[in-house]
Amino acid sequence: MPTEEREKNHRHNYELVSRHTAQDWAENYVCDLHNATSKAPLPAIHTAVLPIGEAAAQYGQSNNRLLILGFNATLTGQIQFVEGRTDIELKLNPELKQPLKTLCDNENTTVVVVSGYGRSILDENFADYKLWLAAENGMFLRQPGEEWITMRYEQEEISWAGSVKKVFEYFTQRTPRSNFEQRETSLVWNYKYADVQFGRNQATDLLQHLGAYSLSNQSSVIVQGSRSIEVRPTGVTKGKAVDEIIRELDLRNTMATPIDYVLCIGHFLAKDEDIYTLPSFDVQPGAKRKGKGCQAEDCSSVKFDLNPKNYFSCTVGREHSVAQYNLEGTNEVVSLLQDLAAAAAPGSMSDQP
Ligand SMILES: O=P(O)(O)OC[C@H]1O[C@H](O[C@H]2O[C@H](CO)[C@@H](O)[C@H](O)[C@H]2O)[C@H](O)[C@@H](O)[C@@H]1O
Repeated sequence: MPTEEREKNHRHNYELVSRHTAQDWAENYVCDLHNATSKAPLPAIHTAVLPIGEAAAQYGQSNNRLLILGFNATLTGQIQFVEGRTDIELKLNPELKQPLKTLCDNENTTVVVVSGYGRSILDENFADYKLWLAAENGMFLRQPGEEWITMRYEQEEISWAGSVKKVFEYFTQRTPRSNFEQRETSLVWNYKYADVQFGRNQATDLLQHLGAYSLSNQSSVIVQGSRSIEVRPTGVTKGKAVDEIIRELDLRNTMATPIDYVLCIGHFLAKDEDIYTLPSFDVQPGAKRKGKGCQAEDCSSVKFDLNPKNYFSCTVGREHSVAQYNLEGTNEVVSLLQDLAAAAAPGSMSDQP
């Protein structure tokens, strides 16, 4: 470890030691002991590498495509951690700007970006693109060129935010290079840039503290990421957000032909992987279908005609997933969207009669 970094860590630890009492340390120690046996393993689900050429070829041969994209670690570039900052500036990968523009401008393609991040970050990055946005995992939706609408958010739904914030602040102070983000309806403590083992131990401890605040009031849920802990209102997932968008598309009756191609890709948290298995995407080989899984009568017109070979669900940068496929990282996402854009561009094979 470089001397400068070692000194910085020592300074941080010294401040921490001086700030807390012997009582605090004793409680933490007991907490660590208590947690030593409480780690649950993730279910291992094997995913194959996404065949980018095939995904692009099928895209090129389809008439009405739906592209569902995550934002962080899918469409973003490299992030620099800045010590002391609680907000991490997420920026659309510059290499994706052109292909994304081509895809959004294609009249036979609907592009949706679904993110856990807030409206302002999405506005900053996607103001120039004709696409649907879902912020805070679907709490807020925006269709191309319109204002945001709020799906169900009421202030009292996040009455727990104050106590959660105190816990997150406390753990941010005692975990070097961790940070927390306060979104409109959720809070996230992130230890991606901290020492891995120390971060994990702190996370276990943090969960105990959250438990002490009795978040079991049913209006909030704790969501664990590989290097983060979020608290958000119950019932909010990316799958539900996409369902809502599909319903909106249908209500607006803007689709001349059924959706016959779906690509759903992102670095989604396990909690949000319901996005890959929506009833709308559940196709049986060779079966023509309309709105399968939708119980309400007015859903009978949901416009899908999706052959399984035209459905691509893909996780980015993860080992475990319920998606069919994986891509290693954002560089591979760039290649994928470039290939789709090439298939969408005027004069491409798909354009020929
Ligand atoms: O919602 P997105 O914009 O598509 O971003 C996906 C999630 O990104 C962040 O989580 C990721 O980083 C965490 C910390 O490094 C890690 O623990 C988690 O497993 C990753 O998925 C963000 O914290 C989430 O809110 C986003 O949903």
